Amino acid sequence: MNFFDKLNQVISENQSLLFVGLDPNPEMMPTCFQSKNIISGLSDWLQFIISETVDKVCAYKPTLGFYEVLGAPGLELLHQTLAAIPPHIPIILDAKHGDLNTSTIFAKTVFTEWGVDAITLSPYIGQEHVASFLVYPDKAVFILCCTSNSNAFSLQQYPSSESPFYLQVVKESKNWGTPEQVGLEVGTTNPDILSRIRAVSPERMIMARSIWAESDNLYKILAAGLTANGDGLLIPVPIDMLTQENLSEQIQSLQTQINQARTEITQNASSCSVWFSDVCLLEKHPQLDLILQMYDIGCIMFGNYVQASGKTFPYYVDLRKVISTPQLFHQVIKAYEEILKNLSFDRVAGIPYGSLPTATGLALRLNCPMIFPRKEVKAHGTRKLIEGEFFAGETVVVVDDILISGKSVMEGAEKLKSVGLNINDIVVFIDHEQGVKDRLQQNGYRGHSVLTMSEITETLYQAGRINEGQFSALSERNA
Ligand SMILES: O=c1ccn([C@@H]2O[C@H](COP(=O)(O)O)[C@@H](O)[C@H]2O)c(=O)[nH]1
Repeated sequence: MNFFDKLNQVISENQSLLFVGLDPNPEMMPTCFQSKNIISGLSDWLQFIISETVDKVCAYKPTLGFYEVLGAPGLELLHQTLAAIPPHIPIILDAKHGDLNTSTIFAKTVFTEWGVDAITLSPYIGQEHVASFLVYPDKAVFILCCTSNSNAFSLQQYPSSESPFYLQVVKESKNWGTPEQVGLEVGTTNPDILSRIRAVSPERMIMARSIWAESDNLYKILAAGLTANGDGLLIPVPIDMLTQENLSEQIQSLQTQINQARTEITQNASSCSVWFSDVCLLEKHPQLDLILQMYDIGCIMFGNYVQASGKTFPYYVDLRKVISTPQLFHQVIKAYEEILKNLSFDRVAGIPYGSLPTATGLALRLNCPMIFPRKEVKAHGTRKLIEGEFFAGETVVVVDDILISGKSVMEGAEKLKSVGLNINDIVVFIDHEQGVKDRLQQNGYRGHSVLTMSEITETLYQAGRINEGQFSALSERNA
């Protein structure tokens, strides 16, 4: 079960969006837990917090720094604390990790040895840093997008309040992983900031922080940060509450207050546009993540686009954008690979220019030699039609991005055939349908595709990414 499934299960079982910070901060330790041995006092306090809250919260969030400063006994205390958390409740380790050199070993330690479910990360190192943590399929990360610290204003609001840097962090981090992998950490007392973040990331889990500095803000924070379904937002239990003897009752009352507000907010929400974040009315498509990410990075554009055939379509699919998002590019290559591994061939060829990166990625993953037919033959130099080494009589699998009429890919295949190579299989990412695979078949090729245009259209519509007009535009090709 992935982190967000685990989290959503506890949210629904405990009917709670609350999470608790498990921080052994000696300055906050209630007097009743103080003893000669500071570690045992802190330990008793943390155990008390867990036992009082276990059926009222959806996650625990230990802050690594508070344990580290206690030295070796502090790390021992962390292990004790982690062990005391029931396994069905997700643990988010608040580490704000931000160092590329230690990311691989740190991810391995926290996820496989310490057994935490998610971690907070600093965004500054970028996608490569985050990728070290996302190689663990059931784990997740929360990217620090915004903090409430007034000193951070000049950075976070840079260069202007219309287009602040914190929103850029949100937009960028959406490209680093799926909503099942990457959530957002947002520290703010300002509901406007939260609603701007929610507007650009309607599908992401937001872990709110520092919301309690201003009183009477809770309703506004919930209204700004909840998804249209009344979820997608984690609320911290106020630190002061954790020092109270009647902790359990106080949390219960806060939980009731939040749930009442959630009901009210979702009932008042416009019924015109409902965001189906992870909800699919039809069966969930196995490539759901891939389709949504492809859409989110702008691979599907609406407008009037003239095709190679001269026809005008009300949209254009630009798969070349994928190469600029390594995490997605990797998934795309893996999807092609699933098809190629069942085929028989000596070399892989990509159709220029769009499919050269794909063919390169596949050649490296499959350890298979690559060649490609030139788009135009140079009037100077070697004047080669085919680049790379090959031997007549070999079989080549051809990869391309999208099949519309099949003209481009068949032209490429013909060039390869003209030098004595055999082409049986053509593999594309998207089949535009309208009988194009039959056309390939009539010309002696077997066509394979990762996705069809209908699957993409249906999935985007079901997930709430496109509206009815856009759904019709994408379906128009069938008319
Ligand atoms: O939405 C689109 C449409 C076309 N392309 C590019 O065209 C060829 C496929 O067109 P054929 O008619 O099958 O020759 C494809 O290789 C793309 O380069 C596109 O990217 N997006």
